Amino acid sequence: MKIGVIGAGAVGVAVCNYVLALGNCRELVLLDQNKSKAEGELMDFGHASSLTFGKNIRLNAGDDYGMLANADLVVITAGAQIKAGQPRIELAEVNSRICVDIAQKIEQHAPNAILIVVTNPCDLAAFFIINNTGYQVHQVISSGCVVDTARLMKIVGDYTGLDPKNVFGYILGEHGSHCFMPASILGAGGQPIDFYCDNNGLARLEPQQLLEDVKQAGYEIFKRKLNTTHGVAASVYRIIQAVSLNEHSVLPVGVLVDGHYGLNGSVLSLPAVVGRRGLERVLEHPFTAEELAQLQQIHQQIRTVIESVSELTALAC
Ligand SMILES: NC(=O)c1ccc[n+]([C@@H]2O[C@H](COP(=O)([O-])OP(=O)(O)OC[C@H]3O[C@@H](n4cnc5c(N)ncnc54)[C@H](O)[C@@H]3O)[C@@H](O)[C@H]2O)c1
Repeated sequence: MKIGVIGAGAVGVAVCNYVLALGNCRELVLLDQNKSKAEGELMDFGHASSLTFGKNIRLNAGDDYGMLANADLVVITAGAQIKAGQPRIELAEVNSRICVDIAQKIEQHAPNAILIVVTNPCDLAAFFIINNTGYQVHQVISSGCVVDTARLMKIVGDYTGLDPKNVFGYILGEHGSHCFMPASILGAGGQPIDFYCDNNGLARLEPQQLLEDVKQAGYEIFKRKLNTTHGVAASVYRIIQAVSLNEHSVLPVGVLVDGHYGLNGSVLSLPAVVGRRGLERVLEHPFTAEELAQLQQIHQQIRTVIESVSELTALAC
């Protein structure tokens, strides 16, 4: 597999680290508008190949999109970080433009690639890429709520004293503040969460508080280190693994809604099957009426932002 990463910042480099340490691609290309930063990062990574566990993956770095020729998968992490006090719509405008521009350049050299969009707001950026490039719906995935779901699993794992991997649940909707947790499918150790708590001397978890804790988790990290990197990079690697090994994994990635749950015209994180084609299909879950109403409300909120960004940028929606 040939993998590209756009953006040699904190997240892009952390993704490269996962790919190089755990992945089995034959070539990795790191691009950034800051060419020398991208080059320096890959020169640094290159020395790991001298060590016994290091893999001899072909490394290329720079600012030339031609290096992505025939890439199978490209992760987009390039863009601006949110500044203190900056309105969300402003970041959405700036990064949607950047991501569409980048995707159009990638398309010239790797039209068959699967794109994983990480740059925030990742769901919005993925939506505009789908609507402003020749990429097909199945090729464009936002990393969406995979990281938020990982945070949920860790919090519930700590509470129940179980391996977070034995927690089942999803954070869905939009990555960030407009997400929701379908409490009806939350479980631990294969048991419904309330049943598990009742039988293990634990107070039941309050779904609204749990969702708040998940949302807060990202802010708590940001407050301390001014970015978030490891959790999101691991989440992106999880998606890369599902694509590269054609795993048919169900992941809460951001995908274009096209009639799913009665919604159209936004990118939302929904349980979706991910494999070599990228998005294979979206699963329809038997959500409660309240959960469906939450999903519809989030979709409406995103549509409002999409229309504002489209007006500001002239990007098609
Ligand atoms: N989706 C998620 O869960 C999640 C989590 C963390 C961060 N992020 C987002 O990922 C993005 C990157 O975060 P970071 O911490 O790596 O930021 P960073 O500032 O460390 O790195 C961004 C990099 O993008 C490069 N860049 C900017 N515009 C570019 C362009 N037009 N072409 C090529 N390169 C360009 C910059 O030179 C820089 O190296 C941000 O938008 C951030 O909000 C998303």
